[in-house]
Amino acid sequence: MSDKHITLHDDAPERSILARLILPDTVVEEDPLEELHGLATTSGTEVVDELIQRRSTPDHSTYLGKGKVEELRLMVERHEADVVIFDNDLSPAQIRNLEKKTNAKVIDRTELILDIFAAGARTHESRLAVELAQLEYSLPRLKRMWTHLSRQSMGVGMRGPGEKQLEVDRRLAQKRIHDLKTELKSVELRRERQVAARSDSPTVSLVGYTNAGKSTLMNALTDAGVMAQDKLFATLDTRTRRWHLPEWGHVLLSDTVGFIRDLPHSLVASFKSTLEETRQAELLLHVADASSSQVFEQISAVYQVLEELGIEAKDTLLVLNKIDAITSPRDLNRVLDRYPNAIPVSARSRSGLKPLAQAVGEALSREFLDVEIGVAHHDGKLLSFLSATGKIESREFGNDHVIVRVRMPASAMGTVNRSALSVTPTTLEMWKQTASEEELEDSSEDSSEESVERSSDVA
Ligand SMILES: Nc1nc2c(ncn2[C@@H]2O[C@H](COP(=O)(O)OP(=O)(O)OP(=O)(O)O)[C@@H](O)[C@H]2O)c(=O)[nH]1
Ligand SMILES: [Mg+2]
Repeated sequence: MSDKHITLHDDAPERSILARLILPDTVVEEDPLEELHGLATTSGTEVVDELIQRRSTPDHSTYLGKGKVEELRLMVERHEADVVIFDNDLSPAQIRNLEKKTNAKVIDRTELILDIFAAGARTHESRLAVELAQLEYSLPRLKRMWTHLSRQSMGVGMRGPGEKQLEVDRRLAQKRIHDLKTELKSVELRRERQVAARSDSPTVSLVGYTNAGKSTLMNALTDAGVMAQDKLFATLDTRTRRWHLPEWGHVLLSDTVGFIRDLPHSLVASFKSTLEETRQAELLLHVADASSSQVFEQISAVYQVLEELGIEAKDTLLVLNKIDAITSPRDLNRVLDRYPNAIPVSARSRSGLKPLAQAVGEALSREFLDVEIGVAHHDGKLLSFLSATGKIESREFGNDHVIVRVRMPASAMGTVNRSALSVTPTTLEMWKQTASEEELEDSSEDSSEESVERSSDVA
């Protein structure tokens, strides 16, 4: 993107001023710039001051009102600030005007988030996704700059050189967007097949607001050793580990990128393949930071992104994390009143993990059936359907039939019922006998040995 981007991890961090325009009907947090502060710090800048304005509408040309712009200019001067970061999304013209008036570089919320993603993307797949989102963000800006310049041109034959260059840039950007989309599409199809091929264990996917503690919970449940940090968007790729659920068996648990309010749409779309596990998961564990004053807003922001991904209808368990950090029981009850089925845990102090495992097992039991199926010897079609869709535990051969003990997704039972000789449900007791009665903490240790490492850079 353009050279006005924040230089990350430079020796001397850039000095930034945070700004936010609060419009009427906005639910305002206790500290309206807290989240932006976290984002700015994650991006590597040093926040030196903050400015807030309440206004009924944004100013057309400078976003903030005239007086506030002047206040901002003085602030920039006083602190020798390099950049002003807005919590809002601004138009390219507003950014340009503000840059001129404040003598600082100006970036908006979307651009900041894109920057953080760009700096954190480690795998081929996430790099492609971020580059696409960045280009899609800047293309209309190039276009508008171009329109703006052409209006200024003096008539036929007076096309400025800048205009020509922008035209070239725009074409190059469009071509690159096209290539990136093609490449991402093929990554997406490959991942779709890969994830679908792992039908032997169901997938449970951790989702949630950024910094809610998804990676910490993944580590606590599976000893996965994934990076967890007090930093927004610490995770940008998907990791999957085997998780042994007492009384149920193995499932695959995947940890993925966190969400945030007003997540740029282009980012959500381009991270589709990274979120493949989530899209194909049998169950979502929605991890929320119950100690945050913004817990309700964050929960609904996550549902909004899930909706954007078209997976809001998936079976979901709400996990209220960080209960160790809640000082008054009243605060937890406030959340439990609204979400009575939520499961309180602390990933850090590893409490509440057993009831969580139990709830996951119960939820999965509703989705899967343990059955004994009688299959005619000659019915190779049904046999291969069973091994492709279910998890076969044993086969017993009779004279002209096979009895297959299998765990099947409930949704596949229609096909089974149509062609099997017999179908007998076996109870979950059978699994209880084979599964260990150990403590979850103990079982998570041995699961680490057989953990499956599947980050999204499998390419
Ligand atoms: N007090 C407390 N802090 C926790 C708990 N779980 C996680 N944290 C802290 O919260 C911060 C974020 O944790 P992560 O596990 O990285 O959160 P995440 O949801 O994976 O975040 P992203 O990958 O950035 O979306 C870290 O500093 C953790 O130590 C908890 O149960 N209690
Ligand atoms: Mg994480």
